[in-house]
Amino acid sequence: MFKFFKKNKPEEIKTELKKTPTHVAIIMDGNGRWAKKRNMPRIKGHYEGMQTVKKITKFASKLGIKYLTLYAFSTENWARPKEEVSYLMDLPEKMFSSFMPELMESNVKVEVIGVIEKLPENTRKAVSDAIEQTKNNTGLKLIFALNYGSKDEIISAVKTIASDVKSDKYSIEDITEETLSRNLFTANTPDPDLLIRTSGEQRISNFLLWQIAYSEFIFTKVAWPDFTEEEFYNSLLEYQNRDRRYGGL
Ligand SMILES: CCc1cc(N2CCCCCC2)n2ncc(-c3ccc(F)cc3)c2n1
Repeated sequence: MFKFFKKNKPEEIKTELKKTPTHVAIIMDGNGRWAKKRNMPRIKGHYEGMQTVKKITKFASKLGIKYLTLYAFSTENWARPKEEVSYLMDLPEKMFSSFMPELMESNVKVEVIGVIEKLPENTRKAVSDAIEQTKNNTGLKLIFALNYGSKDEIISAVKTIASDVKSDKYSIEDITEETLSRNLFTANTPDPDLLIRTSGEQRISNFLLWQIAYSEFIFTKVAWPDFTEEEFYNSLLEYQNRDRRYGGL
């Protein structure tokens, strides 16, 4: 596999990937432990993690994946040390200041899910500028989950639906799975075909709980900063060997 991977260019690799997933979601875990193992500060792990975001985004785009959702900051992450949160909040600006030309060249469209209003002004501006600059791009949709928590997302949708029923917009009998789906942050995105979590933990951690009902899960021991294109490619190969049932036989 390694030799094969080294020999081929991404467009050639595509031939072996008979079933590229439409939507891949990734819990990018292991950044702090990666740094600790190397006696580096945690923020170095986050910085290297951002380099991996760039690498995997470009590779996913080349492979024809349509949606890539990355869990960048959860509602629980606010509990981290103030300095670490402050560093994390500067990463969007850092990333776009160097990566925007490549995103435009790859025709990538940046989107975001989460409660963005609660983010610092500089973070919000960097993200909204990137959304604006890439809004006409028609390639890979790069979706960052920022200040995102799935339970909060579902509660917010339930409140909207309850209010709509109360105002007679529709009746309780009209409520279907589609009613809830269209009231989530992910309303215009198909559910993930594949969820990858790096660094060995096998938890979902309040990420896309409704949306991953029929997703394939891959838990890899590799820490996110070490997650190479080959690791990603091997995950996609593993995915195409799974026989998805959607609850059926
Ligand atoms: C706000 C927290 C955070 C953390 C973070 N890490 C740290 C933890 C996960 C590993 C990746 C590196 N990254 N990497 C890219 C972004 C990013 C987010 C939105 C955006 F529009 C552009 C880039 C990012 N954001």
